[in-house]
Amino acid sequence: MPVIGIIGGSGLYAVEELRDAEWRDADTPWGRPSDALLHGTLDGTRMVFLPRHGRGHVHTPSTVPYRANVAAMKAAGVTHLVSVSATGSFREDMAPGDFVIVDQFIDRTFARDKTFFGPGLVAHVSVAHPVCPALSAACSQAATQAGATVHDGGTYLAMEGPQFSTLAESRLYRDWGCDVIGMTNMPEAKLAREAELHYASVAMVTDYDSWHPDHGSVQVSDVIRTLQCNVGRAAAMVAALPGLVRDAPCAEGCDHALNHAVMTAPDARDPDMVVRLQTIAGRVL
Ligand SMILES: CSC[C@H]1O[C@H](OP(=O)(O)O)[C@H](O)[C@@H]1O
Ligand SMILES: Nc1ncnc2[nH]cnc12
Repeated sequence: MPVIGIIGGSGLYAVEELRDAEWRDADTPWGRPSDALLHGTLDGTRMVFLPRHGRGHVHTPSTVPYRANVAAMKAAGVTHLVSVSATGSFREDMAPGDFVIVDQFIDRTFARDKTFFGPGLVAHVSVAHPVCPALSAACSQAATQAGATVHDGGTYLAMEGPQFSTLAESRLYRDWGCDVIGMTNMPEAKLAREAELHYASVAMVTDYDSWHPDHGSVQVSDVIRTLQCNVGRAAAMVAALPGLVRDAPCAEGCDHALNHAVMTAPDARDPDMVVRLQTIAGRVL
């Protein structure tokens, strides 16, 4: 049976639909996650929810403990991890209110820890195709059932923040062919791959960033207004997932991403690192 994890971004701080829901504290070798994890079930499927910025929105995009969040999900038994995020749009046809099922990223973040591995235990996973195609398809179907306008595929520019982009940056990312922009999906997606989780990213468009001549520069108040209109659809999408997510091998091989990834010879491995990495990489250590 799949266990579905949801990381809720700005505007999504709980999932009211969960049955037998219980907030449980968690701790990991990389510290505490953003908040307690909300455990529950939906249609007989176990689900675990984590608000990325914590309840009350206390973490900045740079201080979100991404490693602890992904590790806590893995330790909770999550197999399929869905990220829900607020994003700006670089495309006229990806309008505020629309959902984009992201399939690529450009990582422009620079002040975050990006790997579970390190000195004494080095590994390199592929993120050429950073999302799970099967889980992304399930999210697309779930969002469509929830009544959203859905775009399948899109490139997400991950910026450091917390300030929004300058006009020149916004134009540049548009010229690069990016579709949406946010501050949090990296390194989250990379870490999910290292943790051998199926990962999908659902971007809810909240604004046109700052490039659009007919729209003012993005303001948090605009983002929140659009999110408030969307939160019902996001919840309905999450509620539709148990009927659509299958515990089957995917074309990307997310659940065996670490096969052949570890470089450090067994006799050269730091024993403390081996212990620290049991939950993430124990399968191949
Ligand atoms: C509230 S606007 C900026 C804020 O919203 C997005 O958060 P998330 O990705 O967690 O939904 C964006 O990345 C920024 O953190
Ligand atoms: N324009 C934007 N830039 C970065 N993160 C965002 N989150 C929502 N809108 C955003």
